[in-house]
Amino acid sequence: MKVAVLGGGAFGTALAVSLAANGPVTLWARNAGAWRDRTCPKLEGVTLPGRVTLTGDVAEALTADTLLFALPMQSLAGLLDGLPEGLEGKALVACCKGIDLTRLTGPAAILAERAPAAMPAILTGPSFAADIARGLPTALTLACADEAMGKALQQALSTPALRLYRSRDVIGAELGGALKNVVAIACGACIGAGLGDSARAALMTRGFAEMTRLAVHLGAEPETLAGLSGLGDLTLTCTSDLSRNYRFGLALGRGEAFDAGTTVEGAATAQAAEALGRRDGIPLPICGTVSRLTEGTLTVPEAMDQLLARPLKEE
Ligand SMILES: NC(=O)c1ccc[n+]([C@@H]2O[C@H](COP(=O)([O-])OP(=O)(O)OC[C@H]3O[C@@H](n4cnc5c(N)ncnc54)[C@H](O)[C@@H]3O)[C@@H](O)[C@H]2O)c1
Ligand SMILES: O=P(O)(O)OC[C@H](O)CO
Repeated sequence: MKVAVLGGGAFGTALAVSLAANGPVTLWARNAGAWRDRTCPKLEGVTLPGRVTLTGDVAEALTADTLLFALPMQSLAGLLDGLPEGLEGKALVACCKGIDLTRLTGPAAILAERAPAAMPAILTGPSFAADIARGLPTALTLACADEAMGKALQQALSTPALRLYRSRDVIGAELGGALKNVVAIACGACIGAGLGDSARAALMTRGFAEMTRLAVHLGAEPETLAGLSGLGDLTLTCTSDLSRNYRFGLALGRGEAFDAGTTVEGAATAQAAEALGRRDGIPLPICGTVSRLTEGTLTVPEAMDQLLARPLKEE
């Protein structure tokens, strides 16, 4: 397989560095001209190995037969709209974690909309770009509805340090990765406001229940949510200062400003999840709370009061 990564931010760069262990990789960055010494501005301290070709010309990346899309969720549809015909015969792998605000779908449906004959796949799970780029051991989920395609991608994209588990549950894998970011913002806000580790554990657990409720309603297998793409990534993102979603929540909880140029997927995903819950009558109190927190219509103390005042129920 000839592999190209589209999206030259922290994650796309880390994937290209990691996959170079298997052979040549092309990395397309729209801002390739702004790179200095083959170092991504979003992933300092990591230099591209010789096997990675960095290009600002998307046509060069599109000569590959396997394309990994590693850019923010809300940018995916726009990027695809601007690409020329010819995606149909390729393996298309989405690496973004989120729900598109306009369509209220994850990345696989957007890839399918653009290339109906292609079989989209999802690469997701607990992984910080800095860890992957340093070659630290990481396990991820590769989800594809087509088993043969899933097996081929699992083989091609696993490396000695990056271990891929296969799944056919695309909806479950992408929703786990999307919704954990919302819960991570809630957990960051909780810790930032000094509400304690017990409250965080409650938010993680009830957040996981909420993730599973929505994902199963939309067709996911509950076991997928309990795997790397769901519980695994939830655990990492809700407990580490390396997570941007968690740090954004910390800033909210402390009443501090946060750099608007940092990618925080959970804010838009909270709004999208809340819209899905409203549309389908699924209660999602944590997503709704995070949606209002991030748009600034609710404070952290008000949010906790509202969550605690909900009617008592069975677990
Ligand atoms: N950073 C991580 O540790 C990590 C790990 C796993 C998954 N992810 C996921 O990967 C996705 C990308 O995150 P990231 O960390 O690379 O973000 P980032 O902020 O580091 O980089 C985003 C990149 O996307 C590019 N981009 C944005 N819109 C674009 C467009 N329309 N066309 C072309 N390029 C565009 C930007 O120029 C930038 O280089 C997110 O969905 C994130 O959840 C990130
Ligand atoms: O930095 P975050 O919060 O976008 O998290 C990065 C990855 O999704 C963790 O698996």
